[in-house]
Amino acid sequence: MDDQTELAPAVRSILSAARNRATEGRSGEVAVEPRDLRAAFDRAEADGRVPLIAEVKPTSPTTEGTREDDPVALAQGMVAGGAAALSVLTEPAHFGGSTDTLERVREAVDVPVLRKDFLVAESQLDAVESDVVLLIARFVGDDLPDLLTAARDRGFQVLVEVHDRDELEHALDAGATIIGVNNRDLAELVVDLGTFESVAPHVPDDVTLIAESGIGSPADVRRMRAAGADALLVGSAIMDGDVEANTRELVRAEADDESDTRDTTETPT
Ligand SMILES: O=C(O)c1ccccc1NCC(=O)[C@H](O)[C@H](O)COP(=O)(O)O
Repeated sequence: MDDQTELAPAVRSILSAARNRATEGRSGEVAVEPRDLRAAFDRAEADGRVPLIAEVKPTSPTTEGTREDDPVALAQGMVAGGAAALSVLTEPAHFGGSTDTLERVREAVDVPVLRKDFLVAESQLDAVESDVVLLIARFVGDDLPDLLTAARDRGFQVLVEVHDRDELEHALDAGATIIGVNNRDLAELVVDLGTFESVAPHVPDDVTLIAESGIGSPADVRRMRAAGADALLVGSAIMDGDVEANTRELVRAEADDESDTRDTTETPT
């Protein structure tokens, strides 16, 4: 585990809570038949949508208040708005998530669902089924190869999250094939889209690359895609208001941009 002193207090608290949940797994190992994440991205691309993972995030350390709406309704709105996949928080103490919410959401939609949590122990993998699980390179450290294998043995697809080149190399050495670059610095909790732009050039083409955090507008979507993102993970900007409309605006960022160009050229000055 990395030096805890560099982490924001909220993140240290999240990690401590995660360790206390390390035995949350069921009595036995789960066996998952996952919905294919890459295929979901390909379907989105084929019909002109930017591949986007929309996140059901009731609250967070950087969010004011808690969204009390039914998470299943929120999830269905995101899918109606064109989300290729969903991310569901299962961390209860700081994000208002739960494994029950993930089960209900996964039952209600037909797109892949990522379990967004701070997993630090193999036993946590058995708490709930999902199509994808998240492993944060900085938090799992040298355990990454074994946790990656343990997750894949259960049938999960694995999104390995990194924040810099060292963590990227660690993830690639461990055999990660789906990598997310989190624009949020877990030490200061500040967001910088330049993070993705600095790491993306060093990711092999055969790796599925996802830009995470801080994406708030169609321009941000286009910026991350121009920097090499195969897909994006967006929470706050979608959760803040009408989730269907917010999702649709972001997944159409490249279609509208083209139509904008057509509009300009078709309308003589
Ligand atoms: O979102 C937070 O405030 C947060 C604080 C501390 C650790 C992690 C945090 N977020 C987890 C995530 O990675 C985001 O929920 C996800 O990438 C979506 O980010 P955003 O679109 O900026 O809400």
